[in-house]
Amino acid sequence: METQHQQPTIKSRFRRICVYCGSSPGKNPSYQLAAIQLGKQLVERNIDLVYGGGSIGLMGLISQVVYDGGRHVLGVIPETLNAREITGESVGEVRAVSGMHQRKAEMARQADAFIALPGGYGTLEELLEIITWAQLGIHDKPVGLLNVDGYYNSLLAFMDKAVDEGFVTPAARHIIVSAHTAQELMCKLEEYVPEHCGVAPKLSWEMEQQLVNTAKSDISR
Ligand SMILES: C/C(=C\CNc1ncnc2c1ncn2[C@@H]1O[C@H](COP(=O)(O)O)[C@@H](O)[C@H]1O)CO
Repeated sequence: METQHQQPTIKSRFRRICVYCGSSPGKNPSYQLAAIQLGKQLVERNIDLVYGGGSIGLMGLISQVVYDGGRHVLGVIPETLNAREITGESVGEVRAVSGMHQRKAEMARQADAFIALPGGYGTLEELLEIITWAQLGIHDKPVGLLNVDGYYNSLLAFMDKAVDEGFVTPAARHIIVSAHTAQELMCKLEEYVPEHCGVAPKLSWEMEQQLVNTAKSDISR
């Protein structure tokens, strides 16, 4: 008789996590393994995924693992990238938005926490923006960095230098939680308590959205 091995569910404070990660797989197989392990962590903890959509690179790997594990997967993708030839076919639900700013706002609105896996400019930009929004007090959701094989050592060193040089407060440095494995990172995020006090704590997502819309109409004028 075949025995079914079901992963025990771990109770989590998060319902849905936003993952930023490379649209490429990266050269080191550890990056792909980390995307798979993070996907399994989400499944084990009954957490849904929101991500940038598509099936390419680490994005495709993690979304497939979470989807196969029976969790909801939401891909938020700008209309301009929503072509199978560009991003491949997405699993789960796909939400098309009008642009990159709307995508980031929607991904952030949908998530209870954020995690960056290794990636390039897109991942970095998304990560730094969500840290900045936390610093401003637009949200107080945990932000994690999966520092696979030391990929982000130089970024973390830069952040420490920014504190030493007086550009980032120690409390704001505390916003970013890092770990070398998916399991360790998830445990740290579950326990995370914000230390910073945003300069604009009354800013809500709706106001943020208004700011984005105003900026967009300014640019198109
Ligand atoms: C133009 C390129 C790829 C297009 N495909 C993408 N599809 C979906 N989401 C994307 C894509 N490129 C960037 N993103 C977003 O940024 C992050 C990944 O960017 P990176 O530069 O690969 O780190 C990811 O989290 C997405 O939200 C060729 O790049």
